[in-house]
Amino acid sequence: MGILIKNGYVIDIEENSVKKRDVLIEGELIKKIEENINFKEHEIIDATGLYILPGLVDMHAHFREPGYEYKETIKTGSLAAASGGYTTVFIMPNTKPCIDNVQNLIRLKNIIDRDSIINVYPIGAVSIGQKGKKLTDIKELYKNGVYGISDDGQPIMSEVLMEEAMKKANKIGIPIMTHSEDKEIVGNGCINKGKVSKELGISGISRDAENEMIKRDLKLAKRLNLKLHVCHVSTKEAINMIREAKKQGVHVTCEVTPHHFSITEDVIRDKGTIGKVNPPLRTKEDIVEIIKGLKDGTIDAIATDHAPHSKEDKELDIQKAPFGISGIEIAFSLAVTYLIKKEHLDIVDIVKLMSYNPSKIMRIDKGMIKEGSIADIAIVDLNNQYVVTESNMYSKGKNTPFLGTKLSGTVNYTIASGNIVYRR
Ligand SMILES: NC(=O)N[C@@H](CC(=O)O)C(=O)O
Ligand SMILES: [Zn+2]
Ligand SMILES: [Zn+2]
Repeated sequence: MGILIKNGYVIDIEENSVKKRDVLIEGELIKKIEENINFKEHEIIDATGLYILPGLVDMHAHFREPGYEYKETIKTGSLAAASGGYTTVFIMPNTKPCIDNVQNLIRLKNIIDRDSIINVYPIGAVSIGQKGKKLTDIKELYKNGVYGISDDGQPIMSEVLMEEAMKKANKIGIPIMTHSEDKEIVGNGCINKGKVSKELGISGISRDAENEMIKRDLKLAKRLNLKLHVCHVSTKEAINMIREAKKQGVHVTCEVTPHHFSITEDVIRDKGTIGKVNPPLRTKEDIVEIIKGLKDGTIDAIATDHAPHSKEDKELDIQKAPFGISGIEIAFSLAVTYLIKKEHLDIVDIVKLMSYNPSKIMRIDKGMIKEGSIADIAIVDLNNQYVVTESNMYSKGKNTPFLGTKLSGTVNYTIASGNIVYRR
């Protein structure tokens, strides 16, 4: 028995089209996409008024296993992802131990094989222990299944090491994804340095931390003529630099998180530590530039940077609490609420940013709904609304400043490799 999705709007990125179609799934494949398909013996999903999207692809998330299972596991992370419409997630290596050698990688892959209900693909560390001193064996990691390398969570302070890593990653042909924040400039800062940090007397992080690091890495990418992917850009200056670099032909791609395009440092006043994240929540002017960057293609992707933490961790004093916002299950709704409903972007743009482009950057054959391809699909309603509550979250990490916020856009079904892995 297969699945027949009736009367939904199918998005085709390459044709830039939205068409009313039926989609037939048999086994793990999309068998047929036609105007009218009838098959009584299949499970029928009525998608009238709904959009049928290629499953979302998150190029940047933290699932915490091994080592921090109290924050998230592969099982809970993949469930949360599925409920957010994601069928593919790339997970960062900052676990305990971190994914800096083949043995740790294989152990992780075994957990993924056992527990994940969607595609979860590992990213390997750039340096041993993510300490920024000595490179990992990038080639061996690649041969054993990493899709990219990153020391995310940690900047690569040594320019010499960064150059070496970029050369290696590019030679192999996998992305190097940077957490661009100069540690020295960050110092003991907790939130954006500006009016809110001043008002609340909380140590600030100067925007130069991000800007200076991105400047350095863009220079490197330009001089070496190599590819670079910048994680979670958040400042208007960084976006301007990346826009300029792209104009000059530098091979740079970048992502933005949903929290950085929807809220500002101002939420810290009411919500405190829950809004503590790297890079920090910024200002209205930064959001204006982020939206401009999303529209003009300077920003290639929306990535969640899903960073679940426990209540105990986040209830610590703001100086001691860890950085990070949990968000993989509401990312799509944030895009609908803050980008589509505010008429900055349309659903085709969102699919490009949340599925098609990340697939291209991570070099996987996904992000498109076409006959003969693996049935990774999200069926969504752009008009349905709901309030974010802890009890409707699958992630162990309830650390989101959006608790209590009413959002538009629901994921009604998620289908991964032909299996319904989530239904609302
Ligand atoms: N974004 C965060 O604030 N935290 C991330 C690390 C990271 O993405 O830098 C985490 O692992 O918790
Ligand atoms: Zn990071
Ligand atoms: Zn991250």
